[in-house]
Amino acid sequence: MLSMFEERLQKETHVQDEAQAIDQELFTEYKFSVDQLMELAGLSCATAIAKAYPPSSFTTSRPAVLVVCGPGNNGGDGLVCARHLKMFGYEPTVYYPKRPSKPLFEGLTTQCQRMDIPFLPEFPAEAALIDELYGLVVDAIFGFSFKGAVREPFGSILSTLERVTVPIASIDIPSGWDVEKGKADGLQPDMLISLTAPKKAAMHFAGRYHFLGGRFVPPALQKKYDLNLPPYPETDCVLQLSKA
Ligand SMILES: NC(=O)C1=CN([C@@H]2O[C@H](COP(=O)(O)OP(=O)(O)OC[C@H]3O[C@@H](n4cnc5c(N)ncnc54)[C@H](O)[C@@H]3O)[C@@H](O)[C@H]2O)[C@H](O)CC1
Ligand SMILES: [K+]
Repeated sequence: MLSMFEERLQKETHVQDEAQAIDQELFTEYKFSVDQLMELAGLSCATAIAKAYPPSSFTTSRPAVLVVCGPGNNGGDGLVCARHLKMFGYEPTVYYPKRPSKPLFEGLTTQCQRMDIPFLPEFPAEAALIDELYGLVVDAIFGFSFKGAVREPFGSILSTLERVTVPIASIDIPSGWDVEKGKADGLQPDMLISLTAPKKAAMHFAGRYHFLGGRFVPPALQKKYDLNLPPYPETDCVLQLSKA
């Protein structure tokens, strides 16, 4: 079921095209740091996941979640999300094959490790193994800076993920999708957590749960870009846009 906001998005696509510009303005004009926004983005993702997939809904014996992190800030959101999931009582495991040597990502990795979140040395080759071990996969591989054909090792990872049957929750955009056109034969996640505002490709999302997160855009910036975001409920950091 589409919310009024999603129906409007299908008609007005300018909102999504400006995601990158808004992001830049948050850093350059509003003087936010990446760390700050990433923490809020990752917390939004863990919160949305906890709302849609409470531990009691898992069919696995434990609420085990595989968090697959890519080489950019989307991957950083995934690390923050994994840490908050652990705080919420889940059992996350991270796969993080390409780690940038920057203090931000090294810090986020250490935080997870010090919270006893295991990091897999290799990606499970069989989709069936993922289905057996985990009740949910978090896709934090690529966000709005993804371009062109997928390079390895992410091509093989995505083709395995396309075959898993447990739900996949994608952060900001389903990985491997063209940011504007989507990818009809690509990953089809059960959940999408759009950060700041849904990207153009979100109109091709056919899963059960679409959440908006990243409640950090100051009113003046929302106004400048004519975002017209629906109001978040009370003090919540996420807003559910479509219901199953
Ligand atoms: N304002 C917000 O809402 C915030 C969003 N955040 C998250 O940041 C991502 C965008 O992050 P960015 O670092 O710009 O890029 P990505 O993570 O999407 O990926 C870049 C990364 O991927 C590599 N890459 C690109 N194309 C390919 C390809 N075809 N094959 C292989 N690898 C590729 C590229 O080289 C880079 O290494 C946004 O979506 C949000 O999730 C922030 O947390 C801040 C707040
Ligand atoms: K993603």
